[in-house]
Amino acid sequence: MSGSRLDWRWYRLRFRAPLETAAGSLGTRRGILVSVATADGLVGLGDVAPWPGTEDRALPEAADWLAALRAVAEEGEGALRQALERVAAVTPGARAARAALETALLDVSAQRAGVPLAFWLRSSARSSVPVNALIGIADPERTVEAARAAVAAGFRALKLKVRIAASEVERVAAVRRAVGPEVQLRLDANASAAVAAALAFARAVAPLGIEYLEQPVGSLEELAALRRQSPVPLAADEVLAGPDELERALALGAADIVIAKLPLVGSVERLLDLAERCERAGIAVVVTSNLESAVGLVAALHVAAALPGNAERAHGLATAGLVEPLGREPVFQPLGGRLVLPPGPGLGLDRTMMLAGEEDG
Ligand SMILES: O=C(O)CCC(=O)c1ccccc1C(=O)O
Ligand SMILES: [Mg+2]
Repeated sequence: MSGSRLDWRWYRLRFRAPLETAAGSLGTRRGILVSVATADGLVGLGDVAPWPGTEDRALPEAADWLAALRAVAEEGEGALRQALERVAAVTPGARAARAALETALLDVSAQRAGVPLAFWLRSSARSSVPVNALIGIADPERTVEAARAAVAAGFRALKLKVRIAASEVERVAAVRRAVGPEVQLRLDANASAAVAAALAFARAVAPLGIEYLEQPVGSLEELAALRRQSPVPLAADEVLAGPDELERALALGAADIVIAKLPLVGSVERLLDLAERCERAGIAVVVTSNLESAVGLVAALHVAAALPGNAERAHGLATAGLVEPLGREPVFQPLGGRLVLPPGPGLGLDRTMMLAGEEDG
C-alpha cells in the first residue's frame, strides 16, 4: 500500500489554575491533534492550537481544511506534501491546521533520517533552550512568591502578565527587588492599552531594567508610534497574526522583538525564514508556546532550538505545568530554567501514547 492516512482528534486542556491576563482569564483551551501515518509505518504528529479563546470559530475552519486533504493523503505522502505547498491557508484556523500538518510531515522526515526535528531543520541546532517562567496577573504578594520560586528553580528570565496601570508599576518593582538585578524581566500587556497610557507605563518601569514590553497596544501603527518614544524595547505578538503582518511590522519599524507562535505563522519553514530576516534586520525572535498540548509545545521547542541568533535568548515555552496533561503524554517541564529536546528522532514523542485517548472538545 502506498497511501498515507491523515487523522485527527479534538482535545480539551484544563488549566490547573486560571491564567489571568490583561485580555481576560483562561480556564480551558481546545485544539486538534493531527497524525499522518505513512506507507512505511511511520507516524508524524502535529497540533492545531489557534489563539486561545478563538477556538469556536477557528477549530471548525481547521477541521474543514484537514478534511479537504484527507483524500489526498490516501493518494500518498508525496501527494500530501505537494498539496501542503499548493493549498492556501487563508483563515486563522486553516493556518493553525497547516502548521500542524507540516509539523507531522517534518516529524516523519526527521524520523526517517533518525535525527531530532531541530537537527533536521538546522544541523547547528542546540539540544536545549533557555525558557522564561510565565507569571499571570495576581496580587503583589503572590507575584513575588511566584517570581522567587521561579528563580529558585533556575529561571533566569521571567515574563509577567501585566495591566497597563500605575498600580502595576509597584508590583513589577516588588519583583525586581525580590529577584535582584540579574534576572531578565519581560512584561506582557496583551494589547490592552492606548499609546499614551502605554508610554507613561513604559517610562515608569524603565528604571527597573525591563528586557521588553510585549504588545502593550493593539495595532502595528500604535506599536510603531509608541516605539519612537518608549525607553523600553517593544515586542510584537498578537498583532502579527495575519499572513503579511510581519512584513508590515518590519516596514513600519513597529518592534524590537518579534514573538513567533507556530499556529499563527502557519509554517515551521516560514517561521525559520522570517527569523533569518528578522535577525538580519537586528530584530530578535522569541518563540513561545500557544498554550497547547505536548505535541505543539515540543514542536515549538524544536523550532526554538533551530533558530538563528543568540543561543542563550530565553523562549516562552515553560507552559506545560499550567495545564492538566492529556492522558499519558510527556510533560515538558523545564529543569534549571531550560527545556531539553527529547532524545528520540523527529518530535521525540511516543506516537501510540499520543494517539490513544478520548475525543474531547
Ligand atoms: O510567552 C510565554 O512565556 C508563554 C506564552 C504566552 O504567554 C501566550 C500563550 C498563548 C497565547 C498568548 C500568549 C502571549 O504571549 O500573549
Ligand atoms: Mg504575548
